[in-house]
Amino acid sequence: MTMPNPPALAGHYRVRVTKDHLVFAAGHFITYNGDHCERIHGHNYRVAVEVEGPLDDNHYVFDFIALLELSRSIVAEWDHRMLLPDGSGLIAVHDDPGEGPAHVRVCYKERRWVFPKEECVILPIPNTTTELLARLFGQRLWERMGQQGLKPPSVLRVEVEENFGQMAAAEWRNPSE
Ligand SMILES: Nc1nc2c(c(=O)[nH]1)N=C([C@H](O)[C@H](O)COP(=O)(O)OP(=O)(O)OP(=O)(O)O)CN2
Repeated sequence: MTMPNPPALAGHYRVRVTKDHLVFAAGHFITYNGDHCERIHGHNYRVAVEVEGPLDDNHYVFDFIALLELSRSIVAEWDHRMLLPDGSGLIAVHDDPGEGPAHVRVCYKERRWVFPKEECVILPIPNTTTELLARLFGQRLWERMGQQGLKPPSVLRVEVEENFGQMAAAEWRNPSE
């Protein structure tokens, strides 16, 4: 009797990229448990990206090189930057009225920080948790795949490791499949 192919071999594959250059060193602080706010600190965040789907004409799920280049473009925007949330109800991020538009003033209750704007990225998320960084990274990756005319995968998964042994992942399934 001939056995049918096991489902994983029938047409669904997975590739994963995580390289030494998929790392961004960035400063941040988060709010938690309502009215707590961390002290400013930084991490060497490490990113891994996984894509699942059928094989294309090259017998790829997705070209490693294209996936690395797109991921690297996002890492480069966040590397050596202060990550600030735009959308927190607790942390306010504004142009600094004293220093002018080249600086941002960040306020949490009575605490104040002023940063050169060029050294910050103001992200459309309510808190710079690892989960939300992974989600935003994946959203940007998905958009950039579309901008480059690349076929959207069946599944995209982004993992962001904040520290050894501490990571968060966000995952999307292609709604048109
Ligand atoms: N699920 C999540 N939990 C926590 C997050 C998060 O993003 N998602 N973030 C934090 C803090 O940002 C904090 O940076 C993590 O704290 P800590 O582990 O202390 O980080 P360190 O880099 O200082 O690591 P050490 O082990 O203390 O050296 C908290 N929770």
